[in-house]
Amino acid sequence: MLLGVNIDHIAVLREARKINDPNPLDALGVCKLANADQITIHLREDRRHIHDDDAKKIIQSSTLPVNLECSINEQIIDIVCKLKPQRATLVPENREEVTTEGGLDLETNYKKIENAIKKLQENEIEVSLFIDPCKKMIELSSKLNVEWVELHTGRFANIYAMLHSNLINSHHSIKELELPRCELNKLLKESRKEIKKAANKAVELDLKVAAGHGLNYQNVKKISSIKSISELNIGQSIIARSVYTGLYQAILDMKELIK
Ligand SMILES: CC(=O)[C@@H](O)[C@H](O)COP(=O)(O)O
Ligand SMILES: NCC(=O)COP(=O)(O)O
Repeated sequence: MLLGVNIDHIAVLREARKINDPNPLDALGVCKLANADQITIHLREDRRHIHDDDAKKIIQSSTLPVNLECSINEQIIDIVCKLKPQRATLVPENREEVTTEGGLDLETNYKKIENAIKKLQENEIEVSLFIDPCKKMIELSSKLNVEWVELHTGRFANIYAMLHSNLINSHHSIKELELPRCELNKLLKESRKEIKKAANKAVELDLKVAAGHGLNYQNVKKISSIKSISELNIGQSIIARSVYTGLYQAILDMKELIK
């Protein structure tokens, strides 16, 4: 299982002070040393963390492949074509969101996405689509002729978190907890099954499959055990742990869990 480390969250910390420390560029050597397989960054339209200059320097200096996540906005696509990362992952962006809320709607935006893919592929950038784990989106991805899909694991991660915070609040009587916990367990199983089914379908259609969003040290094994997924992109939980353990150890711990 390959690991892409999303280093946006280092820039989030920098932006809290609007200074130049910590510099996400400094993470490249540590990621390489800890055997990460890829660097993932997201050049958001509002530049809330990674800036154009970061992306440029990261792509120029990284010895690991760089997966640049971006919206389908035409100006952004033109910037990405100039930056030339190994891969561009097209994601939906909503100005008010705290983080990416769902997968790209390939049906509504088909023409715009098709144009973006064409431009990127003409610039020898492989393309991935960040989509919800459903058959329709996989089939449309195949029709759009991309190399990769990345399955959004946010819903799975949210159900997992709800289930486990219920466990922590165990001062409620077991009876009260029984029904919601059963339902949450069922939902979690269904959500994993949905991801597995979508990943299998994608492989069947010759797409390479990544997954990510909200994965952490507790929930990751349920996803990394799906054989048709070959790569996970993980950011928030790795950078959060690195505050206490250092980035090198945080990546090693994650690699150990998903190997
Ligand atoms: C598409 C995706 O899941 C990541 O890029 C994630 O969005 C990074 O964190 P932010 O949402 O904080 O930009
Ligand atoms: N595409 C998902 C990603 O890059 C990392 O998401 P998260 O782990 O920061 O939630």
